[in-house]
Amino acid sequence: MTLCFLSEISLPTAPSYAAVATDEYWRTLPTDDSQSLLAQLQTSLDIREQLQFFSMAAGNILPLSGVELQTAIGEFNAPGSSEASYQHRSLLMLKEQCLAKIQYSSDQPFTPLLCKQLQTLEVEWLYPLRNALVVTRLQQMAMKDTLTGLGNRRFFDDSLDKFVRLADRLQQSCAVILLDLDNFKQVNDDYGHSAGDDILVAIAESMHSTLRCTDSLFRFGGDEFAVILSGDDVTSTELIAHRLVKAINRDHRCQNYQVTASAGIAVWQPHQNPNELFQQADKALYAAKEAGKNRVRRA
Ligand SMILES: Nc1nc2c(ncn2[C@@H]2O[C@H](COP(=O)(O)OP(=O)(O)OP(=O)(O)O)[C@@H](O)[C@H]2O)c(=O)[nH]1
Repeated sequence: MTLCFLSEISLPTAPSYAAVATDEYWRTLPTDDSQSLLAQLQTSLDIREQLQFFSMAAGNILPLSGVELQTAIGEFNAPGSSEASYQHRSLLMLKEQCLAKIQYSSDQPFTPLLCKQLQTLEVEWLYPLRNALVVTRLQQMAMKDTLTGLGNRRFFDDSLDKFVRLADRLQQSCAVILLDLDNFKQVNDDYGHSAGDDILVAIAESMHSTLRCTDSLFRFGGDEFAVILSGDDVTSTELIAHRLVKAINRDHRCQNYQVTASAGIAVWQPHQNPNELFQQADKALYAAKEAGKNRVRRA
C-alpha cells in the first residue's frame, strides 16, 4: 500500500477517498461513524474540505478514482483523483440555481441504482456547499481590487507574509517588485478619471500577460502595483522588472497618454521580516523615481 496520500491530507478524519476506495488498509483506520455526512460537511466552509468529506462518503457507494467539482469560483479535485474508464456527471441544483457540476470517475460502471445513491448523497451537500460558495466568494471579493481584478493591498500583505515565512522555512528566497506609474496624475488631470481607470486596467492586463501565472501580481494602491516572486524565479527578478517596465512602454494606450513606470526591487535576506523587505523595495522605487523615472532600481 502506498501511503503517499497521507502526507497530502490535512484532515485526520478525511483521507483521500481514492485511497479509501482502492485499499483495504483504510478500513482499519479509526472513523467517527456517529458523524453523518451532513454533520461532517457542516464543520467546514472550505470547499476542498467539503469535497474531501463528500468524496469519502461517495467512495463508500462504489470505488471511485476521481471526483471533480466545477463551480463559478473555480474547479476542485478530490485529493488523489485520477482518470478511469467510467464517468458519471451530475448537476448540484438548489432552488433552480446550479451550484456546481460534479463528475465522478470509476473503473466500475455507474448503474442506475448507484447513481440514485450518489444523488441522495448530493442532496445532503447542497446547503453546506451553497454556504461554502458564498463565503469563498466573499473572501475572494475582500482580497480583490475591483477595478483591475488583481489582488489588493490586503491580499498583498497576507501573501508577502506567507512567502517570507515559506522562504524562511524552506531556506529558499523570495523577492518583491514595486512598480509605480510615472506622471499618472497628468492623465487624470488632462483626460479625466475614467481615462485614468482605463489605463490602469490596460496596465494590469499588460503586466498580467507578461508574467507567468504562478507569479503573484497585485494592485497595491492608486497607481502602484506589486509582484512577489519565489523559488527559482527570484534569480530573474531584475529581468522580470525590466520586462514589466518595457511592457508598459510598449503598450499603445500608455504611449498615447505618455505613461511610463518605475520599479524598485528587493530580494529577501535571511531573517528579514516582510515589512523590512517591503521597505527596501520601496526605497529602491524611490531611487528609480529620483534617477529620472521609467527605470528599475535594486535595493
Ligand atoms: N483614474 C484613477 N486614478 C487614481 C486611482 N487611484 C489613484 N489615482 C490617482 O493616481 C494619481 C497618483 O498620484 P502620484 O503617484 O502622485 O502621481 P504621478 O503623476 O504618477 O507621480 P509620479 O509617481 O511622481 O510620477 C493621483 O492623481 C490619484 O488621484 C484610480 O483608481 N483611478
